[in-house]
Amino acid sequence: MLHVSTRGEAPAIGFTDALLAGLARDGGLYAPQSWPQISRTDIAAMAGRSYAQVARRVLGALVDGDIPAADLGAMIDDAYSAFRHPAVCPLTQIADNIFVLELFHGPTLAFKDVAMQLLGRLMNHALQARGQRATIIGATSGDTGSAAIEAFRGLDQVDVFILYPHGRVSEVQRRQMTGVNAPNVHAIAVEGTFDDCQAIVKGLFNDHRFRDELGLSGVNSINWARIAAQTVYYFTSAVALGAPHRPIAFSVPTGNFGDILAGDIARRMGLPVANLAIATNANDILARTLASGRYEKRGVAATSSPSMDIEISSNFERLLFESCGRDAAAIRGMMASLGQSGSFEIEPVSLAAIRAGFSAHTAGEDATLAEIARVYRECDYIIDPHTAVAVAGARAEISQDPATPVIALATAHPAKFPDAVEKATGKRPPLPAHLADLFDRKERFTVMANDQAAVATFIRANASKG
Ligand SMILES: Cc1ncc(COP(=O)(O)O)c(C=O)c1O
Ligand SMILES: N[C@@H](CCOP(=O)(O)O)C(=O)O
Repeated sequence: MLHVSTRGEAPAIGFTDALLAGLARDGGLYAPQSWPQISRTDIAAMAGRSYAQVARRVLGALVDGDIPAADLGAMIDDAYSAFRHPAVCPLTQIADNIFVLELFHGPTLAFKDVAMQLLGRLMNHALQARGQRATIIGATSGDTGSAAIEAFRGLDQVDVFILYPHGRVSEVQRRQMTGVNAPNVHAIAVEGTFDDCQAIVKGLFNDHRFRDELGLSGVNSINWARIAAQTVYYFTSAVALGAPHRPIAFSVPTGNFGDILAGDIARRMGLPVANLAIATNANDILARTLASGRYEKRGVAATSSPSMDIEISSNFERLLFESCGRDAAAIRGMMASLGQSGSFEIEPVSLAAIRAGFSAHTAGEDATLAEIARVYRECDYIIDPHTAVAVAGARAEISQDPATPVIALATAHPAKFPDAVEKATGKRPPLPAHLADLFDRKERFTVMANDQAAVATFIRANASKG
C-alpha cells in the first residue's frame, strides 16, 4: 500500500519510506492511500488476546507486507515485553460507564512510549537494512522528547536532537531529557513555546538541502508510523469492554491531535467507535474550531497540563484531509492561510463531517485540579493533569449519553506532574524505582534562541554524518 501526502505534491511512498521520511517533502503529512478493513469477526477474535497479538493484527493490516510479517511480529513482541504492566495498557473503572486506559507503563511514563518503543525498533531495522544513518529531530512539550531519547539513545545509526520549550515543561519531564548521558542525544531548550519548536522542526524538514545533507527523520506524530502504532490500544480497550458487539466512546486529552486521530483511524478500519471527545485544557483552539468552523490562533497559555499547551495542532491536517474528501488543494489553501494570518475557515460540509464523529470539551485549570481531587476522593486513585482533562471530558459525554461506555485516555503517570497532583490531593506521587535517581543525574542541555538558522548550525556541528 502506498501513502499519499495531505498536500498532494509529494510522491506516494510505502510504509517504510514514510517511516523514515517523517514529514512529506511538500510539507504535508502522509496517510495510507486507502483504509484497510478489519472485519467484525476479526475484531471479536481479539478478545482474550495479548496486546502484542492484537498489535500484530492491526499493524499487519497497516504495514501491508512492507516489512516481513515475522520481523514485524518480533519487533512488536520485543517492544511491549518491557512494559511494567502485563496487559501493556490496562483499563481501570472509575465511575459508572467511565473507564481509564492507562498508557503510562512504558519506560518514560507517558503514552508516547507505546508508539516510540516500536518506532525505535522499526527505524533501526530499516536503517540497518539500507545501510543508512539518520538525524532524528523532534519537538516536544515534554513527553515525546524523553520517549524518543529512551528509544534511540546509544544507537549507532542515529543522532537525536530534541527541541523543548525552555521553562515550560515539568522538572521531571526536563530531567528525563537532560539527564541522559549518551553521545548521540542532544537536548535543546528553545526560548519559545512548543509551537515555536515544532515550527523549527518543520522548517528544517522543508529546507530540502539541509534535510538531504543530514538525512533528517522525524519522530513526532507527523510521522505516520506513530499514528499507526497508537491505533492498537483503541482496539484492545474497546474489545475489553465488549466491542464489536457494542460501540465505545473515547475521551482523549488533545494537543497535537495525534492520539485522537489514531482513534479515528481505528474507526475507519472498522472498530465501532461511538464518538471521540476532544478534551482540551485552557488552550481550547480545537473546541473553538468545532463550535465555530474557524481555526484561529490566540496565543498559548501555560497550564498544569503543559504537554497540551499547543496551538498548531499538526494532525488536525490529517482529519481535515479526510473530511474534505482528500482535496489536497483545499488543504494547501487552509495551511497557507494559517501561516499567513493565523487562521482558516473550514467548509460547512467538512465541518459537518468532523462534528459527526467528534465532540469537544474544555477543562480549565480549576476544573483540572478539581477532577484530580474528585477521582482521588471517590476512588482512591491518582491521575495526572492531562488524564484529568480527559476524565472531565468523559463525564461531559456520559451526561449526554449515559448508556455508552467512555474510555478516558490516561496519557501520563501522575509522578511526571507531582506539583499539580500534590496541590489537588495533598499527596506527592513517587517516581517508579527505575527513575528513583532522576534528580541526582547530571543535566546536559543547550539553551538556544527561537531561531531556525541557529538550530540548524548546532545540528550540523553536532551530528556525526556519513
Ligand atoms: C501527557 C500528554 N497527554 C496528552 C497529549 C496530547 O496528545 P496529542 O498531541 O497526540 O494530541 C500529550 C502530547 O502529545 C501528552 O504528552
Ligand atoms: N505533547 C507532545 C507534543 C508533541 O506531540 P507529538 O505526539 O506530535 O510528538 C509532547 O509531549 O512532546
